[in-house]
Amino acid sequence: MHSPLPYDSQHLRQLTGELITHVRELGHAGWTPATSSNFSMRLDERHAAITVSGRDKSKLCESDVMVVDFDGRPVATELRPSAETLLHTQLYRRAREIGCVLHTHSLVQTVASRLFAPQGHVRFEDYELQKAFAGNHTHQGAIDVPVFANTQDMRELMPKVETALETRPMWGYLIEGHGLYAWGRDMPEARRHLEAFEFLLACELKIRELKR
Ligand SMILES: CSCCC(=O)C(=O)COP(=O)(O)O
Ligand SMILES: [Zn+2]
Repeated sequence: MHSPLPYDSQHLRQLTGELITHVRELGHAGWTPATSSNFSMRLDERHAAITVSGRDKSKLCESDVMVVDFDGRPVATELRPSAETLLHTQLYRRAREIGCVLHTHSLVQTVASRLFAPQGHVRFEDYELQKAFAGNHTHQGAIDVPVFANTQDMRELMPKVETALETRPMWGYLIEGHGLYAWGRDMPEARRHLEAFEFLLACELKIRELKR
């Protein structure tokens, strides 16, 4: 006899479908090169659906999505979750309203993470597109996106993310030479934030290029 699953498998199927659609689109846009990137959605108050480690995200299918608890442990599966699972579960554990976390490695994100690492942040100032971030209702003002040093030890990165989250409302951060984390209350909002980060980072890179 199998013990019953500790989550709603119907809900998991629904989230998996949503992940497949969006992740494949991001893969086809070239934002997930060489099996990079990882993606998750909140399943309930203790579990998240997350991509299996090492899979080709542009060809994501049902068997590439698994369940973890908020300590990052696989639930009812032998599959290995994303190497960066703890960066996802940290956000779900911290804020009930976070429903989706998207991590990508686009060229723009990776170049920007290198260029702005010495300052420790990228500043977006007076862009109309700042209104794409939840809670922002005007182009006026500055939004600082943190850039953290890369590491293979997520437990080293987590306290830095935690500190940044305590100081300001935040919808994403960069990791140096690595990529971008963005999140939202649901998939459409996380996707909007991800696209806004991509566009604004591209603007900042372009401005620097034109000034040279
Ligand atoms: C080949 S990409 C290196 C790992 C990484 O940064 C990433 O986003 C993908 O890791 P995962 O374990 O989630 O496949
Ligand atoms: Zn990564």
